[in-house]
Amino acid sequence: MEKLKIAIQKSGRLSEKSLELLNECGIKLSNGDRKLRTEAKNFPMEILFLRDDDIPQYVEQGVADIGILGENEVWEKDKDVTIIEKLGFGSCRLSLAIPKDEEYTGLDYFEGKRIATSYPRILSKFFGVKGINVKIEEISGSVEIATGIGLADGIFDIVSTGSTLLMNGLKEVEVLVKSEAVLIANKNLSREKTELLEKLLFRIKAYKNGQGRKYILLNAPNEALPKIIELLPGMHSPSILPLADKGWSSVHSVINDDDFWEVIDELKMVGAEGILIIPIEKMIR
Ligand SMILES: Nc1ncnc2c1ncn2[C@@H]1O[C@H](COP(=O)(O)OP(=O)(O)OP(=O)(O)O)[C@@H](O)[C@H]1O
Ligand SMILES: O=P(O)(O)OC[C@H]1O[C@H](OP(=O)(O)OP(=O)(O)O)[C@H](O)[C@@H]1O
Ligand SMILES: [Mg+2]
Repeated sequence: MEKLKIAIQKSGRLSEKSLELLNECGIKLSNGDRKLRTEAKNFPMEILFLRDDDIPQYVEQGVADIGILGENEVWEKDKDVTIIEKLGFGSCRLSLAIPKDEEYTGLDYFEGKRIATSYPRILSKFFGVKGINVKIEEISGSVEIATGIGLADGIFDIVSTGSTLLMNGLKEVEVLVKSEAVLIANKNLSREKTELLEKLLFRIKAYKNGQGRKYILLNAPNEALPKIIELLPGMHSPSILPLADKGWSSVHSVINDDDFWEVIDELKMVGAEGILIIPIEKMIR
């Protein structure tokens, strides 16, 4: 039987989350801590641990069938691969930053300036479209010190909390793109491998659907039910079960984390009580 070969980052920002995702999909890896290649015990899958920069090329060539990496690297490497699914972790943005005491006058500020980055292709495309001439200094890491050591006038790099910029006396002046971890795939997978990918994708989606949602249970007087059904539409509609205490019901539904506190207040106002919120592990729509 064919095995689906997946490339994930060996060590770095996405390594742990990539392994966690496989684990949440019920895929158990064979032990072998320092190995660069391992197999799954209960799924026809081989796992390759690589530098994230190399993953697009390996997936394009078919050395790996699929891979997990930041969208930013996919854009930068510009290889012929398909982005299959956003994975909901590794969120960051690619931004232009300049020394904090400089006055920023808009994109024209960068005309004739030197910009240090590990993403030269994305950056040159951007300024090419804008018709602004910049000199790109390509460096592979520690980009934020480039202005301090006189290598560049500005930088273009990954920003998440902004603390690295702050620590290096820089300010973010333009956000060019937002990125998160994605699953990519080779464009010519065999039928057998495509079926394995679909199986994996089904599990990934079930896990992602559960993320950011909670199961909610509560008791309410029957006259409050129409309002509660409106507040908690759930996946299809909430389940309503009669309580032994006449005139009362138990309501079960699903709620988004983001709506949670506002809805709770309204539920209490209409008389809900004994509200329980329970994490959801997986959710199949
Ligand atoms: N601070 C951050 N917050 C969130 N996501 C980030 C952050 N920094 C990087 N990422 C995402 O994680 C990916 C990997 O980042 P990391 O810093 O581990 O890369 P790297 O140093 O190039 O690793 P490698 O050794 O594999 O080449 C980035 O391409 C980006 O998509
Ligand atoms: O806005 P922040 O939350 O400070 O995150 C941004 C920093 O995170 C990443 O580096 P990382 O810490 O992964 O180290 P690296 O440069 O060795 O990849 C990125 O290259 C930025 O430097
Ligand atoms: Mg890298």
